[in-house]
Amino acid sequence: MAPQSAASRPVLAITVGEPAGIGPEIAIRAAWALREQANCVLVGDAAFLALTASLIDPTIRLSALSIQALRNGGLPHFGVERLAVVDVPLAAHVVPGQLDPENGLAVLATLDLAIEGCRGGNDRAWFDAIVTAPLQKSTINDAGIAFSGHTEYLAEKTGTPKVVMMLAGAPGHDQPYLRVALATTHLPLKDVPGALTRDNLTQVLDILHADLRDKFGIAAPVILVTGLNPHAGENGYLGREEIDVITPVLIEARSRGIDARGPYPADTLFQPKYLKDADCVLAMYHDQGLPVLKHATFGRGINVTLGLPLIRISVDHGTALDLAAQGLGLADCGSMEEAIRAAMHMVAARRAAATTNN
Ligand SMILES: NC(=O)C1=CN([C@@H]2O[C@H](COP(=O)(O)OP(=O)(O)OC[C@H]3O[C@@H](n4cnc5c(N)ncnc54)[C@H](O)[C@@H]3O)[C@@H](O)[C@H]2O)C=CC1
Ligand SMILES: NCC(=O)COP(=O)(O)O
Repeated sequence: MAPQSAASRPVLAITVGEPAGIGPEIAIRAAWALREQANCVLVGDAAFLALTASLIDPTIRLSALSIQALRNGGLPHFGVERLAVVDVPLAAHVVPGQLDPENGLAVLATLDLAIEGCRGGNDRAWFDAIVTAPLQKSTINDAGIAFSGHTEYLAEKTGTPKVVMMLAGAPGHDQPYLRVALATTHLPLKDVPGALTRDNLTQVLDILHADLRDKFGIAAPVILVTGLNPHAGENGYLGREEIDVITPVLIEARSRGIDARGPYPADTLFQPKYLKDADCVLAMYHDQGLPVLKHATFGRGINVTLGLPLIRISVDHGTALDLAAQGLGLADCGSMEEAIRAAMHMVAARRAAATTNN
């Protein structure tokens, strides 16, 4: 993508995630690499990020401002010589690879600031979109805050009753671009069947259809839906969710013009002959859909939260504490770069739609 003028570059809040993981490193490296295309504003502890940046590449320059300065005066003018950092101080010293619940609240505070910045302060939004580096869900819980993931947290904080998690990526080898959305997100497996109600599944399909059309520009999205049980229930002999819930929801959705097909057995659906004519697969739960996506695209994939009033994109991987413990320079920042590019495209599409509607 060609460099953009300062005025047209989207402004992206990049939350740096778990400080003991690879998030801060991949956020700095990706934001620096793409600084001529997007104004990336890192949201995290400024002193820690400055130290990390100096160890990655001494030519990287950061420019910090406090939350108060941001609230009072907005973002300063951007050049490409420096990355801006909104300083959200950590509570404890960071040891790479070692989780410390004392820093859990500061990690959440970065998300809060990014959400505030997308909704607008000083009569305008500071950020066009949020890109999140991975955080450690257990550490937030260990800090005393019940937390399932960014997806659920962003829904709650924006007052959105229902959101959908979708991961996407390019498998390579001339395979079609793959999108996998989930009917349920971070749930213990034993709770999945109970969460698959007709209402729930209908809402998921509606959000998926609408966002594929409006945010991804797919005029008539084709959605392939998996069953829940082996062999999609084997006509009721291996479970009844396909008969009692999924099939009736798909019939009703099709009557409203949503091209949702299935339910298909999840173990055979992910073949090129099915995927080539599809825009998205809707899987019933996290570990039914994501292993396939990650096997095909790990390191280049993105995670998009659909249904939110703001744009949020993330990487396809976690905190990689094992790598962080070994030092800088080992983490692949390809997924973070893809997430930034995807956010830029979505911001551009939203701007184009706003211009058309005005
Ligand atoms: N969006 C988010 O904030 C996400 C957060 N997580 C969090 O991450 C924690 C750790 O998750 P894991 O299951 O261990 O998965 P993980 O993705 O952190 O690590 C799995 C393996 O992939 C490698 N890996 C991950 N990212 C890499 C990269 N950019 N470059 C090179 N190698 C990479 C790691 O070294 C490890 O061997 C979870 O407990 C969860 O809380 C997980 C997924 C998404
Ligand atoms: N495996 C994907 C994942 O856990 C994403 O979680 P989050 O984006 O909701 O934090």
